[in-house]
Amino acid sequence: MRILIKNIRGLAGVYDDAPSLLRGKEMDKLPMIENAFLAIEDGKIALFGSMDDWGGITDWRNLEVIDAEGRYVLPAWCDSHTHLVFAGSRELEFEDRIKGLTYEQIAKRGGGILNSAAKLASMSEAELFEKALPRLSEAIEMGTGAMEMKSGYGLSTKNELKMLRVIKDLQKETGIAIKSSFLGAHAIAADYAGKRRAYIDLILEEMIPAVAEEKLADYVDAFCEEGYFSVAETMEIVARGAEYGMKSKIHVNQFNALGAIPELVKAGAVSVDHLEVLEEADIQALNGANTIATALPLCSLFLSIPYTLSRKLIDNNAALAIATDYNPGSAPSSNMALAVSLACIKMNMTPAEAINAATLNGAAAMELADTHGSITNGKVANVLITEKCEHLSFLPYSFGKSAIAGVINHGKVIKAIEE
Ligand SMILES: N=CN[C@@H](CCC(=O)O)C(=O)O
Ligand SMILES: [Zn+2]
Repeated sequence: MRILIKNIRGLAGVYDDAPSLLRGKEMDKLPMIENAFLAIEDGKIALFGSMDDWGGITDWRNLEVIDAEGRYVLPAWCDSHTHLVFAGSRELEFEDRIKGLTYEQIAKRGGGILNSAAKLASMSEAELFEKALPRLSEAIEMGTGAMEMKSGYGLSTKNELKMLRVIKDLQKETGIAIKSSFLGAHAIAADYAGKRRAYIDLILEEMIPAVAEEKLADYVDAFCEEGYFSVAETMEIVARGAEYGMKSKIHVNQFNALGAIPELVKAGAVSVDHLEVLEEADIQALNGANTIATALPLCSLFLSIPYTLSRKLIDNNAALAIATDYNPGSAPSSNMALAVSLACIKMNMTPAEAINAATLNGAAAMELADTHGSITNGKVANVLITEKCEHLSFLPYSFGKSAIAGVINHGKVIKAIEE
């Protein structure tokens, strides 16, 4: 299957040789070719350039031509932090929060992560897969081309492995790039209440070896937070993951700054995620680091907690990504376009910074920047086509109603524009 997109008003995120990530001031540069074309072949980006330099395709057989006059084309979203596999929604907790309870208070009553774990325990692997697949299809239709997914609602060896196997099956079923993270340290399992050290030992001695044995996860994760896992416990998990060949992506600084970020940067974490509460030492540790700071604006919106100080991080030379955090408790949405809008509206990021954070840096936060996140020959043909608009900033400006009119995933038209 071959596709030619012609007459593109602006082709954004173009690189002959894409950087592996963008940091600080680089994030405000979104290379663009005006009046451009893009050719796709066998699911890959084959050629792009200005319509003025158009050499012409000589073989028009099996070629679908899309006229993108007046529209922008950009790389598809790379959503580097989700909990897409879960058993059920938690809208009653949403009501509780409206009535005044906090996320922490709901968790203390057995709601939150433990509520999701109880629901998931009684669900078969097949049922869990059936529930997750439409969520993933919806995300792809909204423009996500690669995604990270976590376990963390299992909290027992059996149920953590069940979640990770579902993630593997979602990858096989859809063919999209999915990276998986083992998040056994999401909460202390209910049957280990009062025995936290025993639960941590279970993670270290049984879960991580079992996950590695089946090659079910790319990364280890932990919820480093008061009432969940301490900095020391988190670093034990990071070290054990490393012994088994898994790098780390860690939930940190959501409600409290415990001081883990400098240690995680030193330990070579791929990303540190959430960061709603930041101290000067955290910002300094991320200055020039390869560890990506991942902001989750949909979670800030949904829980009414602070937004990550992205402006400050970028101005201090950090590499920043944006992801959805799609999960039933704190961000029940896979809408990356909305996350990008919020990055501009609430986090003072420029449209170029927000788009880079959601594409190339999102790919980097999954170690997928060689194949995803930019318009580069040979990369996977995951692209978005906007509605007709005068400036690309119309995309984040048009919040709530996505201005994405067309979606191409692995060279297949998932959503067609109306020409
Ligand atoms: N903060 C920890 N984990 C999830 C929420 C999990 C849940 O509430 O189910 C998050 O990233 O926001
Ligand atoms: Zn999360």
